[in-house]
Amino acid sequence: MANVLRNSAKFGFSGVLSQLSIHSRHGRECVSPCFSLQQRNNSTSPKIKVDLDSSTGVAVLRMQSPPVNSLSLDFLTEFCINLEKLEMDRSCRGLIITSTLSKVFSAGLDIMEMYGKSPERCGEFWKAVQEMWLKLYGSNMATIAAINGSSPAGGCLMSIGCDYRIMVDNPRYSIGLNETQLGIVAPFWFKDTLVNTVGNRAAELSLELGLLYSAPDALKIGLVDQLVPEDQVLSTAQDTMSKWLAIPDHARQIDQCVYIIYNTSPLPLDHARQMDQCVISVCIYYI
Ligand SMILES: CCCC/C=C/CC(=O)SCCNC(=O)CCNC(=O)[C@H](O)C(C)(C)COP(=O)(O)OP(=O)(O)OC[C@H]1O[C@@H](n2cnc3c(N)ncnc32)[C@H](O)[C@@H]1OP(=O)(O)O
Repeated sequence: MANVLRNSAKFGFSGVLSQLSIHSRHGRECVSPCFSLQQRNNSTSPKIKVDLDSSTGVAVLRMQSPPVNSLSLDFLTEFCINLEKLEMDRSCRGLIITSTLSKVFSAGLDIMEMYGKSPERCGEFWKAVQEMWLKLYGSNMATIAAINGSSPAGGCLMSIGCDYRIMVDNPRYSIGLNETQLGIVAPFWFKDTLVNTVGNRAAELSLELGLLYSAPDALKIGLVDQLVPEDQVLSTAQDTMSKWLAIPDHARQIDQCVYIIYNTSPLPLDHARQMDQCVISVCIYYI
């Protein structure tokens, strides 16, 4: 534990994650995820737009992939590359994630990626899903989701991967991990992230019944932190971010790191990632 704390102070949580995942239990060096992500990005029109305000140190990442910002392999690759660039930019301390689409934040994993694809392609896709979560949940930046539309399944995972959630106060927008309703099961690290957000009992009910919560109900169980009118979601996120950035980065990062290390299963470890990947690849293959 002393080592973990020393490393967290030195590298932040994502530094600890990368230390853990670059060196497997057997001491073998793994290929840097950055390299494989850069190679994979084939898309022509950007699905992500990022604006970094260097005077405030806050970046706004807008998902702009119609019709529903579904998390395809191309989308996830672009998302991770942008996250990685911001993470390496020392002038960027805070990240707000939102959508340019009306009514939808993100529909979650792209269903077409899970249907009729080869095991290799499924494996590549799932690795990108893991990567998205590791990068977001382990980010050194303060992260806020400005949820301006529905956010089921993987969209919810992306939201709870952020430090704080502000949702538009519209009962027609829903959020939740609804996998069981689709006949599939949320992986253990989706569960951990939900437990860390809403607590054990609410997470258990939510996962087993695959509940999608309206914005007001999501606030009641603590799945989101705040509701605001549609036209105020971004300005509220900016105001909230300035409060987060008033805390010294190292103190916030170490606090987050200790909390997550004590409360999250070992996906950052290379062997756990591979195990999760095998299970999911087989599941997707047989869907
Ligand atoms: C193997 C284990 C894996 C475990 C983990 C799974 C995590 C996941 O994320 S699974 C994906 C779960 N996602 C959903 O259940 C969301 C389904 N979508 C919706 O609920 C709605 O589309 C919406 C609330 C997001 C938006 O509703 P809206 O009325 O505005 O739009 P629609 O008419 O429903 O959809 C428009 C268009 O988009 C296509 N689409 C919707 N969701 C997805 C998706 N996840 N992947 C790919 N495509 C999607 C939908 O089919 C429509 O397409 P067409 O216009 O061509 O019909």
